[in-house]
Amino acid sequence: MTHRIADTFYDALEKLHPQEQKAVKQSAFDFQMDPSLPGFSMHRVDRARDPNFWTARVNRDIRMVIHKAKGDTLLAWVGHHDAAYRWAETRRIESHPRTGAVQIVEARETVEDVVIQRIVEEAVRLPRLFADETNDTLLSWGVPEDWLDTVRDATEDTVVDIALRLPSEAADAIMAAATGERPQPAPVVAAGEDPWAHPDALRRFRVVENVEELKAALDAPWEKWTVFLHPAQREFVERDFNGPARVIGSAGTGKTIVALHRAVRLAADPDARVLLTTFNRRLADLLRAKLPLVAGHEEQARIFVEDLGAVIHRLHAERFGGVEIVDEATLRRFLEEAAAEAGLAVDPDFLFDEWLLIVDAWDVADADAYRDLPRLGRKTRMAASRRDALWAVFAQVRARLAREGLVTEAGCAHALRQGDPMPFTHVIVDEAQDISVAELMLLGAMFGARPNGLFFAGDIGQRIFRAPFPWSAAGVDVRGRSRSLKVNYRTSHQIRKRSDTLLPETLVEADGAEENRLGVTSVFDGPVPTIRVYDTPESEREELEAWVDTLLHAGVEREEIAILVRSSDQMAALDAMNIHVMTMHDAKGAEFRAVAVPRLAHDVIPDESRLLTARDEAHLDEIMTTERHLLYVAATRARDFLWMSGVAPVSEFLSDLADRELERGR
Ligand SMILES: Nc1ncnc2c1ncn2[C@@H]1O[C@H](COP(=O)(O)OP(=O)(O)OP(=O)(O)O)[C@@H](O)[C@H]1O
Repeated sequence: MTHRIADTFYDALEKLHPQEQKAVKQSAFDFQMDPSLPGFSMHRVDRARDPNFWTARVNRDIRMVIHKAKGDTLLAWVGHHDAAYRWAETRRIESHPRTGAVQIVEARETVEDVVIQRIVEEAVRLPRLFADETNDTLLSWGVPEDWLDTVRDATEDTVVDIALRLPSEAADAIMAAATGERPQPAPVVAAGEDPWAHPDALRRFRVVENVEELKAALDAPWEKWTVFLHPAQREFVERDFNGPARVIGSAGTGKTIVALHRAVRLAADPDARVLLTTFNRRLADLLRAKLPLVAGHEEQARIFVEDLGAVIHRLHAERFGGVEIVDEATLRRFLEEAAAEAGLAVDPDFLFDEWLLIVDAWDVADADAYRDLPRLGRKTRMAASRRDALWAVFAQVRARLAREGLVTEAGCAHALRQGDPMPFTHVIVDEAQDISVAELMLLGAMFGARPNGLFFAGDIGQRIFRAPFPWSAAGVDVRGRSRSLKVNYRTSHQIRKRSDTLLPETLVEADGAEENRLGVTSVFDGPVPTIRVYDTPESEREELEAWVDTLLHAGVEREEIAILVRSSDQMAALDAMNIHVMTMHDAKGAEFRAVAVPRLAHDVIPDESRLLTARDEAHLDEIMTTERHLLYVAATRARDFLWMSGVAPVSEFLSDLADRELERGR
């Protein structure tokens, strides 16, 4: 007998009160031990489309919906008595006629008339998105047979409602198709293969071997990601790569979740020592907190979670003894003094950036190398004689740092690169878009040649800290082993769609590779984001407070709301609202049910003080890009509710969004 649990059981469990959840979990454990216990008063659901649906009693009011077939059981849904019967009466569990994947299908003829009427009326009034798609195509996407005509009636306004009633692979496909992507046909179960083992069945059903496994699976029903992965996520978790590999994807597509599961999978090998890392301590803490939800004790003992800078410092100190990291002010002083000594007239900012982004980052060894170096990441051309003069300054500074026992962050990484192997077998880097050149060179040299040695998760649209550079020049080539995730689990359709407009449809990496961001879909629906422009800070504040009050009244907890600002000096003015206020930079990696991004004035984002530091067109572009990314990061921290506002004259980014809003309204 095989026991399974469905993701719909999770969704339903999460909606119950904590006391009810407790009772349900106990009943689920008892059921796993002995489904024949009389206390369950198992009843076959009489009017069900599917004769295999039964209900099991939890208490006077709550029923679990169980699917029993060929001796196997599935925990399918749970809820109050009438709702449980209604759910079971209107569902079927069956293998899809084309793909073979087991699906939970809402019987089309049981959907309320008003819903269907709206779909039909809209289809007469507005263009039908899939009018020309054949049954054959729709079936290849996993659309259930009785939904073919309804899908063909989908319009821009009803497609989300229809998608939400379909099995997830069909929903993903039609949402992607609605945004102009051509969905791939779903995989097909070959004759004799298990339809429950189909990749799309695995994203909604999971076998539970014993009560311990069930306990672990039900411990945090809102953490569905611990159990149910999208097939594309699963592929990245399970696949073996013979070189560095990377998962990319826009915000909320579950890249961190892939990183966590992959770390656990690699740690199943008793000889593994997996470094799960990211670029700052706060993000590493978030990863560490999530790990026990997916890793057993043994795997946890083989996974080391630490931010990359800290790992490098620690190993450097262990190998070379304690050294001091030079701070920026001292470094600038050294550079300027060396230039003055050499009688070289040079812009101090240029000198510093040349050191930071070229000489130190790429570990340029000598004058020849500096002269011949392609201008990686730098757009300024320079004559050879000028380079030689500059090199003399850099060489001086290197010598002075060594004399004074100082090192740079990059210098630590370069020193480690020349030495013994690092004490890990695999490295997984989350938020890899913000990795530094020196860090990547180190990891590439140490792990790049090992099978499964290096794995990256990141989104170039969220690069907010570091300048872009071609990874292949740093010795890490992910070409052919880099793919993107397209299903957003965090943000509603409405918030994702609006945030996406902040970035171009295609992003270009430093080495010219293009990432097309079309075709991303969300798994749920929500209110349209609020985007406002005000005349005075007072009116902005007043309405923001009213928005927060409405959320609190609607049952959103205070801790689930965050206000994000561009710079820390904007925080004090909002403190009195008694809502968590943080900078956009600090919000990286976090998520909240509701997010407000106020104070988006024209000089706030893009940050005017940063723009004033721009030396040339290329630098200006880079500042604009990272500022845009930052607002994208801020907007995509929201799950259900998003507010963005400013006092006129507002940020050009906000104007872009507001204009689209007005366009939509016409
Ligand atoms: N398979 C899944 N099932 C359910 N929820 C999921 C799944 N994968 C991810 N999630 C949820 O989606 C949200 C976003 O996931 P995650 O943080 O991994 O995304 P990300 O791509 O790393 O985002 P960002 O780029 O913004 O850092 C989280 O709340 C996570 O729990």
